Amino acid sequence: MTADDLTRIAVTGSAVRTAEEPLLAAGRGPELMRAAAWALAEHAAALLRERGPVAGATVAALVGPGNNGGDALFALAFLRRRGVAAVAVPVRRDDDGAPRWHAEGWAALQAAGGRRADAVPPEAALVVDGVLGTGFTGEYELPAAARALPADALVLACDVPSGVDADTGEVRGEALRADATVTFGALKSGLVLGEGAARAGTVHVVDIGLGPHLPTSPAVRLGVMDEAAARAAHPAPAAEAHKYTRGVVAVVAGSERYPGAAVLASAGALHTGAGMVHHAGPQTTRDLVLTAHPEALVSAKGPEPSRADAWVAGPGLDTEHDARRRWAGVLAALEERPEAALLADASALALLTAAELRSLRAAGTPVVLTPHAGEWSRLRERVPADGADAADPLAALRAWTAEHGATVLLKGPRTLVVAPDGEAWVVTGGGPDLAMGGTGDVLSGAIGAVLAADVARRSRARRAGEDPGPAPTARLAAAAAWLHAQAGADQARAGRITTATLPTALGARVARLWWPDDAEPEAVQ
Ligand SMILES: NC(=O)C1=CN([C@@H]2O[C@H](COP(=O)(O)OP(=O)(O)OC[C@H]3O[C@@H](n4cnc5c(N)ncnc54)[C@H](OP(=O)(O)O)[C@@H]3O)[C@@H](O)[C@H]2O)[C@@H](O)CC1
Ligand SMILES: Nc1ncnc2c1ncn2[C@@H]1O[C@H](COP(=O)(O)OP(=O)(O)O)[C@@H](O)[C@H]1O
Repeated sequence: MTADDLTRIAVTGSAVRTAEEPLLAAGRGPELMRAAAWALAEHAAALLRERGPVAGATVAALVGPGNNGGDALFALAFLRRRGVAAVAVPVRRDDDGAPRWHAEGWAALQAAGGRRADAVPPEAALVVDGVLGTGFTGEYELPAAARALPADALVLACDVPSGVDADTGEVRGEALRADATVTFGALKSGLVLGEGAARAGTVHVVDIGLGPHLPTSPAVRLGVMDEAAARAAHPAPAAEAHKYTRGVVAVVAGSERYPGAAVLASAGALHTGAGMVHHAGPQTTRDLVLTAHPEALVSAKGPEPSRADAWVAGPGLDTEHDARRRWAGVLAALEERPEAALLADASALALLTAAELRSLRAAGTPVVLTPHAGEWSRLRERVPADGADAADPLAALRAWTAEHGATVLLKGPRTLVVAPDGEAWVVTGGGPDLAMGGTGDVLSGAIGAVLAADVARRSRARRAGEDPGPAPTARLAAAAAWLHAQAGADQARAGRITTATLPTALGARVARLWWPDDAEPEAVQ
């Protein structure tokens, strides 16, 4: 992995431990620990400096029995040499009452003039959580000393907050909430997933030279979507683009009962830069879509199958007879042009069958499903897969997508996207500003537009005699979700908090992605 990758691709704590093995066997453990401790001390000093002088400040560390505690002890020793009052608080003791901790680390701290105490002193400005790192197993019992921290002390976690599973982000027991975490070797997936992400605070990744030893298999890596990755997945249209090269999105959404979904999904596609959006639905939704978006095409059946690059099916479709007919129409259109992509959301997730998934997979159609947590659990009941009931959401997603051949984007505060080959992405950055009815409909249209642009690119490549390879559906969907999350945050910052204005904020984000030097998001109403 490159230094850039280290912050953009998370791997499990277990994978980092495996990567360390050859280095430890070669006797490089102490060197790695020094590098980790030095970086931890640097970040501690930077945090102290935000509040005042480093020299003279008090830093305490909660020190556990393993190497995580060793890192903390060496970091304290470095800080002591910079004039910090360094205090080590052991949290495990042997039967004779002696602290159970890293002997060389303690020796280094003593040599530097640090001391040990039974509790964190009230004057401590910063507390390092160095109890447990990647060696954490079972349940974490918060040490008594961690329960009585000075109210305004900052908490800096060493590698991972103690009690957080570095693989999954699960918190087993009580864990401190860190202001920042300094993590070594690679970004750990437990710091970007689940509750672990909420406990970690700002995460700093420190390169200690593990890059060449880290695993490359998609099955243990987790991409963190960001602007650069989103731009690579959804690049600006070429100068010679025309509406069809930018991608045609067919939107089969909305019903008499839920008419607004057709408008929101169409808006999501239009504002994500689709060349053309064609809504298929009853008269009511056709009228609404046309009134809101005069540039859209509308009809009862949708575009000619040969014309559509992506089908967005399901938002507000209801599940009555008419919905089944419309869903069957989408599948029939895809049979005619299997290289077009399918985005299935909401009602379509309740209609989709295992047999349909098998046919789509056999035909090579790129498929993305976008359930929220409730829809995901219903989908797994109706269309089960071995291992898909795992408690670890990423493991469950990997098991299900591998068996059924569709990419799943699991919506939530941290959206996870997993492809059948195990490629996985996490989308962070959005906030509760998106927790409103209809934002998912906008997302489905946005993903449709990104998929359509990719399908159009791929078709052109094929016509030119090139092999464009398989569609990278997980990163395409994650890119759209990232744009959508950023748009939610952007519009909240600008004082707008309704779903109706989200598509406009999305458009401003896409413009910034495509033309970063020109776009002025503040100017967009
Ligand atoms: N290796 C390297 O090259 C580098 C590693 N680095 C650092 O090492 C860290 C990993 O260190 P590690 O392997 O010593 O494990 P660590 O997280 O300190 O904990 C293990 C100890 O905790 C205990 N324990 C476990 N669960 C428990 C529980 N629930 N409740 C209570 N106790 C529990 C368990 O004791 P046991 O219960 O087995 O007696 C065991 O002794 C890593 O996160 C990074 O900070 C860096 O220096 C860079 C180079
Ligand atoms: N607390 C939250 N933080 C960040 N994003 C959220 C949060 N709650 C919901 N979202 C996002 O809002 C959208 C909601 O989609 P969905 O549940 O399908 O709503 P609807 O069906 O009403 O459109 C998803 O993109 C989801 O990731």
